[in-house]
Amino acid sequence: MELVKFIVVGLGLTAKYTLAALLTDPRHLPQTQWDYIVVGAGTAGCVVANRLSENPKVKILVIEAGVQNTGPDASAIEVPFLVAEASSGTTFDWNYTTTPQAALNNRTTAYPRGFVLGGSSSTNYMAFTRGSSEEYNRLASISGDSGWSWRKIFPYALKNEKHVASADNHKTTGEYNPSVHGNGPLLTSLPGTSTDIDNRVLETTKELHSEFPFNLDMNAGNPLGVGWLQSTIGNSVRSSSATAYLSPALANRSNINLLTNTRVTRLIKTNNLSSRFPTFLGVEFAQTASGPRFTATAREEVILSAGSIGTPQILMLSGIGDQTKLSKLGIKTAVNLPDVGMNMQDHPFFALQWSVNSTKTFDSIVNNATAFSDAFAQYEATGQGIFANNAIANHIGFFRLAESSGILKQFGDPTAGPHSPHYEFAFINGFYGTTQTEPTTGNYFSAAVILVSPTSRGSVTLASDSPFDHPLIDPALLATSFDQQVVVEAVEALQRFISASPWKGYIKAPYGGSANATTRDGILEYARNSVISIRHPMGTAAMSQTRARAGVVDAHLLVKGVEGVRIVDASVIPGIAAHPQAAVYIIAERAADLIKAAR
Ligand SMILES: Cc1cc2nc3c(=O)[nH]c(=O)nc-3n(C[C@H](O)[C@H](O)[C@H](O)COP(=O)(O)OP(=O)(O)OC[C@H]3O[C@@H](n4cnc5c(N)ncnc54)[C@H](O)[C@@H]3O)c2cc1C
Repeated sequence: MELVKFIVVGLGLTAKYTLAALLTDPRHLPQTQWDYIVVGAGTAGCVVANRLSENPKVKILVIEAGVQNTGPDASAIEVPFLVAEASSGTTFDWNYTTTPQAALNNRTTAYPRGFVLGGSSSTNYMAFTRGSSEEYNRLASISGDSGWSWRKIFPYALKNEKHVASADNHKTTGEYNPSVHGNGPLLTSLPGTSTDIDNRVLETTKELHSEFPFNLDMNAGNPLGVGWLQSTIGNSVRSSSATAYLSPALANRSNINLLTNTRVTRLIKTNNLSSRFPTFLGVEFAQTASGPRFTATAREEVILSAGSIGTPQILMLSGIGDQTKLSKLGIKTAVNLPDVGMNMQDHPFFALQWSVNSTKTFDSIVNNATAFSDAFAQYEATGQGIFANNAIANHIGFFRLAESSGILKQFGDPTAGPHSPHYEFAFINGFYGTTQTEPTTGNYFSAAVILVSPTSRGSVTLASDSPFDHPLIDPALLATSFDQQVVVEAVEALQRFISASPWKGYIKAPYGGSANATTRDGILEYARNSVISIRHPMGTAAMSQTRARAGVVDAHLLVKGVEGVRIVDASVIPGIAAHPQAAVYIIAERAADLIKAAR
């Protein structure tokens, strides 16, 4: 949307805290030995750092490669409507690119990850979806630990999140279920402004009830159906792991030291004669590729929370990974763990657009500098209006293929169960395109299609032995025939949705390439040309049963065959048919208790 171009004034909304110890230069660290070292102050890392620092006796060092979440540019990561602006091409992003994707006509695509306190929770699209209860029960079965089951994990969901009033303070009865929300630090809310399409979406759930039912609250364990989007927004600004967990800990506790702008380059083996496995309680870090290396050690544990790309990269640079691949790069293998970086699950995503008979879409604001500044001024003055709203959608929906579907007969069902979706829609009150050039005139309706139960699996591998080189990221988007067939089914379902009477007279015509998405071949070709990742990599250090040869961590998230290292981030999730941040928070909350119990 390129919205930041219009913004000339800083917002003054940036998070403020008095820091326990916030350092940007490793030479100023007061000590080299800590109880815990947390690598990555991202979504999970901030949760772990906060919870461990509840014990004033432990000393924690958090090392973050990226920048602070404050400063003159921070409006890009705070203002809800600018949600799509915070990632690719900014200083808050790692600015990764994928390898050429064979099923996408060999296109490469941007692959955003947060390079900032809060990690990707500071730059993501803020959709808050826990996924189905079946997903967690499957995780319990995969790991052999009932502690991950929905029943046991749900208290951690409540501990993580608190539902607060929407920016417009509207009455939210019938839009969510208060009984499944808790009193945690992360703030979530329903849309902060109504849009012209809200009623059309809701009326469609009535007219086509059996295929597209209304779901009061997707976060209650069954996400199927269309519901009001819950976003990580509170008090008209983004709520992230940095604002919810890190800032309060830094403001109130002196036992956390945070070092930013510094990259962990590898884990270091430390002597431990009593362990049968190599022990890695040392961490090496640096600020530039050729700059000095610094080290620190942990008495208790190193917690890797560098995310689905950073975590496997650090493991491989430390000699923990597939021996054959490591030796090709001249890296000595300390632990042969072939699944490091493998089994990556990501969710392909694209959108279709239609021109509409309305001027009340956000196109009228983003394509008009005066309207844009007026709306922004309203937001600055009151915290209200379109800028207080998540631009992504007011409604999303999760759906399954029909049980009689030939695709399920041919390939089997990869979902966690009958309440777990194959695909998702997001209904957008304006033009949204993944690869399409944005029109500068006209008004549009867009619908995003997201494949949430793909069978394709990608990988993260090292490009070189330098920690400052980006790894090779291959999300394998649409790589399997199953995935390709499901996106075709999904677009056909979407076309049924917009054929309902609430859209008659509103939708005028398909825009651009969407007009070709009418036959099965046309839909697939459109997808090949427009699919990108919705930025949900998972599974690159996946959880499995302790004795299983496959996988990277055991049920307590300890790296297999290694002593002293635990992984807490999205990389341990084998896959989930949801926007994953809620699961990352929930897993991190339980992980903190596992770490405390192990002390
Ligand atoms: C653009 C975008 C949109 C998204 N939209 C949504 C959404 O709407 N809803 C949703 O649920 N999910 C969404 N996601 C996904 C979700 O945000 C992530 O799954 C989740 O935040 C991952 O958490 P994490 O802790 O695993 O990693 P991160 O939050 O990415 O944290 C990893 C941290 O480690 C740091 N790091 C990495 N390597 C090193 C190193 N070597 N040394 C030191 N630090 C390091 C990183 O800089 C980062 O701060 C989106 C993600 C992106 C990027």
